[in-house]
Amino acid sequence: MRDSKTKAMAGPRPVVLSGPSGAGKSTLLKKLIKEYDSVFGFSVSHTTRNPRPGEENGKDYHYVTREVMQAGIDNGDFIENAEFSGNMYGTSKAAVQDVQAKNLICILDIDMQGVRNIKGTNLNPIYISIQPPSIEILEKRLRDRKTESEESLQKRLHAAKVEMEFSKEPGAFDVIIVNDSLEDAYGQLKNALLEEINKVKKISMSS
Ligand SMILES: Nc1nc2c(ncn2[C@@H]2O[C@H](COP(=O)(O)OP(=O)(O)O)[C@@H](O)[C@H]2O)c(=O)[nH]1
Ligand SMILES: Nc1ncnc2c1ncn2[C@@H]1O[C@H](COP(=O)(O)OP(=O)(O)O)[C@@H](O)[C@H]1O
Repeated sequence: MRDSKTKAMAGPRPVVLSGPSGAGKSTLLKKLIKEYDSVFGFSVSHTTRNPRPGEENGKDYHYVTREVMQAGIDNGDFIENAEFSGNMYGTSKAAVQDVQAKNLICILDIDMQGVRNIKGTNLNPIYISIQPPSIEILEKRLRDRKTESEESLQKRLHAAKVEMEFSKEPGAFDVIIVNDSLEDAYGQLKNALLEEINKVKKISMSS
């Protein structure tokens, strides 16, 4: 009784999107933020990888050197950080606070190490896994995206197999979405977040 009351009164929870590189996380979250720009905000991570054509510093990532990133980690500026495919990635405390200061639901796009580490914090997000229909389709999508060298692609495919296994661990995720048809996957994502979307709408109507 008490638990359900606390749950009903709780504010909107952050959202974690995770899953293999190429599964469609950025495509889905960009669609979501576009449709609900007064509800969701993106947690801009730091990374040591190079920007891809079309990516913007401060919007897609904060692009930094290893030295700068490590100094920030040592300074306690990060909630979590991980090494992925030869580069460092991390969520700074400021990235999440910037979104929450605007009263938006914070969406994090992080790998499985990030998921594990966030579970040890008090962020209490909804964990959503985005999965490809198959490893073959994932490879085709990653190749068609034309952002990776052959070496980087192979590293991502290797990591993808591990990420796909992790998603099967009981309790790893609250929701698993297979991104076959984009429209179906987006519908499932919206459905999973309906309760949180309604909470934000209620709060903004009452203020
Ligand atoms: N742990 C962690 N992982 C991150 C962070 N930002 C991005 N990632 C993950 O790093 C991986 C690589 O991201 P990226 O280089 O943008 O490649 P993409 O996933 O192929 O578009 C993905 O699994 C992301 O979810 C972060 O701040 N922390
Ligand atoms: N349902 C889908 N069907 C076909 N292609 C897709 C689908 N979802 C995403 N894509 C494409 O697959 C590639 C990988 O998607 P992306 O959003 O970059 O993945 P992630 O952020 O998980 O690495 C992109 O080129 C994207 O346009």
